[in-house]
Amino acid sequence: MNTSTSKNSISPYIRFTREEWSDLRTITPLTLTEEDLENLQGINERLSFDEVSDIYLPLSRLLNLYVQATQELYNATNTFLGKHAEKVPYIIGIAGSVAVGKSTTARILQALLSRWPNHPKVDLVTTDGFLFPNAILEQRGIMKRKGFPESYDIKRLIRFLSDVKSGSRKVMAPVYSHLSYDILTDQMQVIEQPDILIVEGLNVLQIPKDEQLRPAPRVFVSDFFDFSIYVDADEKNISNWYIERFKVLRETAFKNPKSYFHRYASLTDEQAVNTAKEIWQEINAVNLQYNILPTRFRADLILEKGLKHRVQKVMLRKL
Ligand SMILES: Nc1ncnc2c1ncn2[C@@H]1O[C@H](COP(=O)(O)OP(=O)(O)OP(=O)(O)O)[C@@H](O)[C@H]1O
Ligand SMILES: CC(C)(CO)[C@@H](O)C(=O)NCCC(=O)O
Repeated sequence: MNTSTSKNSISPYIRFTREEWSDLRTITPLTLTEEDLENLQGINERLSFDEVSDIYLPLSRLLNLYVQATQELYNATNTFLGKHAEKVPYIIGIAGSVAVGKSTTARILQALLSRWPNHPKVDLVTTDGFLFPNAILEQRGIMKRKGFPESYDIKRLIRFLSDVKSGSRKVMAPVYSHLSYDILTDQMQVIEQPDILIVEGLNVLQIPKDEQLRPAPRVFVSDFFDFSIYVDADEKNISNWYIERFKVLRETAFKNPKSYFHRYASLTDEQAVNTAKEIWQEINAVNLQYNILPTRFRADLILEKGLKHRVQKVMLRKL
């Protein structure tokens, strides 16, 4: 294959430039129409046709082949065992910093993957729902550590994934509201045997920190993934995206009197930028450096974004 592999043969990854990766779309059977793009722009209006067809369409084809191969392997086991087992969802994990675009990537893939006939039902959960409720975070004095490993109920997330992978017909996931900045006590997301489940969150490739100290056998979130993706970008770009998003939220969601951050709605442009910068520096940049970035090379695929969220490089783990 004419990719950059030869330059870096000891890397566990095959590296593709944007051009090398996008060339692969010519062997992708599905194409996109303007109408498909319009629908995808419901996810993000700044999403360009080129970005979807050059990057996400080939990625959906790769995943389609992987899902198909896993489904065949699963059928082979059942034939051998002479039984008809429950359908087990293929699970894809998506990791990366706050504001790097994990949920946008997840929603684009959800839309594209659901167009393939052998896996039409694609569900999406975010690990936000597995944050401890504010009452617990307050009690533990970690309200300013939202997104850090200690802010998540990892046992609950592992139980959820284990139930999904055991073929349970109905599995409930808790729901987080960015409006109230807390877990919703009166809502649950129901997962009913999708063909694919995408699990998106900054912590999905993390292993407990004390693992080196107590190497007892443990189960990690990523043990349940059939495939994982890390969305990567320079910190400078991510912090700009965070600040930009904060400015948009000030004009939209924060205006709602029910918003936990309603007080930010009245900030001037300059104050909003300064507030977003402070939150970024104190919380999200620290989390990125210490807890998220170190998980990057556990991913099966790394999407490296440049300015304006344009993917510049793709790295695919060699099998
Ligand atoms: N492919 C893209 N093209 C253009 N803009 C994008 C793209 N992906 C994300 N964005 C923008 O970047 C910002 C962050 O995206 P998103 O909310 O998807 O990030 P996230 O990683 O899920 O964040 P969080 O961890 O805070 O939930 C948003 O303002 C979004 O509109
Ligand atoms: C809920 C998380 C942790 C992850 O999505 C994040 O959006 C968050 O709220 N972080 C805390 C700091 C901040 O408000 O950006």
